[in-house]
Amino acid sequence: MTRSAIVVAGGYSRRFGDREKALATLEGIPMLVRVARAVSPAVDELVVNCRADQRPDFERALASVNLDAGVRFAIDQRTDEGPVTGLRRALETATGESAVVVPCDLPLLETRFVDRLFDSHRRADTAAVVPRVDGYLQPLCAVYTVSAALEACTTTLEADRYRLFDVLDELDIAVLEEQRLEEWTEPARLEAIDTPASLQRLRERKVETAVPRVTTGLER
Ligand SMILES: Nc1nc2c(ncn2[C@@H]2O[C@H](COP(=O)(O)OP(=O)(O)OP(=O)(O)O)[C@@H](O)[C@H]2O)c(=O)[nH]1
Repeated sequence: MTRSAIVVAGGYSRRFGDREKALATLEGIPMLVRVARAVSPAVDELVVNCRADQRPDFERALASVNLDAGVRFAIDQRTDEGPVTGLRRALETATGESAVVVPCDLPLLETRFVDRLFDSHRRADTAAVVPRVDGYLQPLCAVYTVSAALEACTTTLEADRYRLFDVLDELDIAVLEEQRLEEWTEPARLEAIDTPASLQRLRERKVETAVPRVTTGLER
């Protein structure tokens, strides 16, 4: 099965104030770059979904590192229509049969976890494998069958529903329960960093934040 990675990054990061959270850095590396580096060894292509105005900075950040997969952009036709619209755009662009879908703000995501999700999806015979963390399904850290997910996004949007949970309702999913998840990764690594305060807490925390290979020097 060919594999894509989709990074959904077209939001306005309003909780981050006037900063673009995808480019906020942890140990000198923008969160978007950290996510791209985590997913790219596990896939054949990387699809970055964002707005047209974000693309130049995102392209520059991603070009500053060697990624294991080529990068393609799926640009939102209309902005601020929510993550399901962005996801649908990215799924239209993706050429893989399966895709891991992640946000731009998971800076501690690990390649081996992404690999395990893909393996689990291959074995599961369902349209998606979705982890549960702290009791909540994580549609933005899951592996999907691209064709099924695209159809589910379209059905959801046509019904004027805009939440990623609504997309999951349309799909036959296998849930990666917390006990198994803890064997695969530290659940804290799947915590979205959506405020400056949560980024600051992460900087101060004793969790292993290193990612392999070079740093980019893109400190902001
Ligand atoms: N393409 C697209 N992506 C979105 C949109 N809204 C959110 N996202 C993405 O979905 C993911 C999860 O959304 P949030 O964490 O709420 O991000 P956000 O909307 O930028 O942040 P807040 O404004 O602080 O809620 C992030 O990676 C966002 O970039 C949107 O309208 N279009």
